[in-house]
Amino acid sequence: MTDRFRLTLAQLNATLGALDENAEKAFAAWEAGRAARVDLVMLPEMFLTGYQTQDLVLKPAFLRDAMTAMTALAARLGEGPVLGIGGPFADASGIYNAYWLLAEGRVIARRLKRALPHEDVFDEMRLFDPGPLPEPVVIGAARIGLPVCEDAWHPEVAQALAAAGAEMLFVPNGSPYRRAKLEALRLPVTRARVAETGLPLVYLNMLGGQDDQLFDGASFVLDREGAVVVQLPAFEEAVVHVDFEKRQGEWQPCSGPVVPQPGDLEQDYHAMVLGLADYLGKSGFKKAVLGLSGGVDSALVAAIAADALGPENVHCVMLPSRYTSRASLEDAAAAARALGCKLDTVMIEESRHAVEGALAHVFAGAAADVTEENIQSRLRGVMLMAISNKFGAMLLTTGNKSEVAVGYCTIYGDMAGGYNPLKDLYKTRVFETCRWRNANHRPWMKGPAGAAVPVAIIDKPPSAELRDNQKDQDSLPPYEVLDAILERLVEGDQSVAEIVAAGFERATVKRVEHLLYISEWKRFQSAPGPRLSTRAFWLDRRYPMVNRWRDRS
Ligand SMILES: Nc1ncnc2c1ncn2[C@@H]1O[C@H](COP(=O)(O)OP(=O)(O)OC[C@H]2O[C@@H]([n+]3cccc(C(=O)O)c3)[C@H](O)[C@@H]2O)[C@@H](O)[C@H]1O
Ligand SMILES: Nc1ncnc2c1ncn2[C@@H]1O[C@H](COP(=O)(O)OP(=O)(O)OP(=O)(O)O)[C@@H](O)[C@H]1O
Ligand SMILES: NC(=O)CC[C@H](N)C(=O)O
Repeated sequence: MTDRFRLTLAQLNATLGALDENAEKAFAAWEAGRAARVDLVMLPEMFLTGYQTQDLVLKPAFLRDAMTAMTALAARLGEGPVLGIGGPFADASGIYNAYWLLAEGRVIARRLKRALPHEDVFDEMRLFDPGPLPEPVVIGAARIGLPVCEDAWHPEVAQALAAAGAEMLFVPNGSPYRRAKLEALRLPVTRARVAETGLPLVYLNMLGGQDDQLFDGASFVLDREGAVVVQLPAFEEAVVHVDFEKRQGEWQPCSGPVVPQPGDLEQDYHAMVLGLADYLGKSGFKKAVLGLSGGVDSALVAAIAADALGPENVHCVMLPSRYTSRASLEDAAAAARALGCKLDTVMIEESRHAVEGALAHVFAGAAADVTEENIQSRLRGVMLMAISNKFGAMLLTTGNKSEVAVGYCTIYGDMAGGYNPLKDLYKTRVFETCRWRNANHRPWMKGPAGAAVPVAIIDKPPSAELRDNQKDQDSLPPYEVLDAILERLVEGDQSVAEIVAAGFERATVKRVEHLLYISEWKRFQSAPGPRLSTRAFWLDRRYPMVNRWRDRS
């Protein structure tokens, strides 16, 4: 019997619902594995359908199509390696998140996910039935255990597989990105399985953006001591062959490429770029349009869009009003120039007069207030959506997490747009991210190297410029204070008393808490954006819109 085993890790980007395209990618990976004479080619969890399918798996026609596509894929496989690929399976007993093993024209085995995640972005208990405790599968010279993603996050399945004679654990995953997840969660969790079972472990993750979620890849192989001997890149596709040798009766993975992982700022930036590229690309858009105000948020969104789509596909529009400063006009021009994006100017003064004139008899006697500010914002939304309609470019909206948290944005105004790259990035991180992008350039960025966000834009105080001399800080606490309080309230779930005890002014904490709760409805109507943090607005944090409770601590 041979003492070698060869595995192909196919860390590839699937598109949800594109069954034929995904099958084609899987087949190409299988061909690459066959050429490299491997024993098994692995694709991630639910690769055939894309992930997460949500309620689509409850639709019988979709399930039928997915299972038909799976057997069709099996039928294409001639002599060569086994192909492991995730996809749904349904029979009279239920609907399962399954891992399929295909070889020589047929389905040779299936393993059904047992541990169904039901926290943060996951609702799998609502969608799938739990599988039975699995048996290992014999492939080539090895007995392999195949825990499916969450199965490996708890001891039960891995221990049962080890007890049943598994010699290695190969884990297909659909593990969504959040900042520093590899070091903070994936490595400790999988090392615990290695320690409990004494088996080497392969962690293969999905790649790509799906709605708000990003699958970052970053797949790895752990030896029996829990050391990383192979590490694939984050946010990039990779097909890598890994060798295993049997020594003194035990399988050990051989060392392979260990790609250094990016720091937090780069991870988030790459997540925002891939998130935008995939949300637009997979929805059929090649171009984006955005309002470029000369402020830092829209300048960063323009840089992300240029890096994702290429500067030639990003249309920036300056929409000045009488409150727009000369500096803003210059800064917007400099930002577009730095990226090489087209910049148009569309005046909103005349339309503003027209709208205010039309409303004058209705508003007679009422003092000017935020209403007039919001009209400007909404007129920009009208103009930008017209440009979107005319040229088929998706409008990007630019509110950062601090603004989205406290509702510092105009509904149907600057909130108009199909995708918001900054939705989960606090304002203080917006500044840091601009500085990081200005100092770093990577091959995956389609925009130019150098100061993508002009320094003058990063250094000036933020202003919505909806009235004379307006500054964000007139309405909000300084962003350092606001973000620190928000992070404690949102990510930390801290009480008001705990935040006050940490040194923040009680009145400010109560105000931020109030703004956070009264803006829930605005977030419900807001564009999606990439999930970066441990508590993104949408599925990680599901709060009621009507809610009179306030923390009295
Ligand atoms: N619970 C609820 N459920 C459903 N709808 C609700 C609601 N509460 C209020 N509303 C509705 O929402 C309206 C108030 O919301 P909205 O119209 O957005 O207006 P509002 O939130 O009052 O004002 C927008 C704020 O965003 C600021 N801002 C900051 C940065 C940029 C921009 C910009 O526009 O560029 C704006 C602006 O200075 C102002 O302070 C109410 O008139 C009411 O119709
Ligand atoms: N004069 C303008 N021209 C074009 N777009 C604008 C203009 N003013 C606002 N916008 C759009 O509305 C968004 C909200 O902008 P605003 O300046 O009011 O707040 P902000 O959060 O400080 O954003 P920024 O930092 O981009 O200015 C901007 O990011 C931009 O997309
Ligand atoms: N797809 C899953 O089962 C997810 C498992 C795990 N909670 C993760 O985020 O990686």
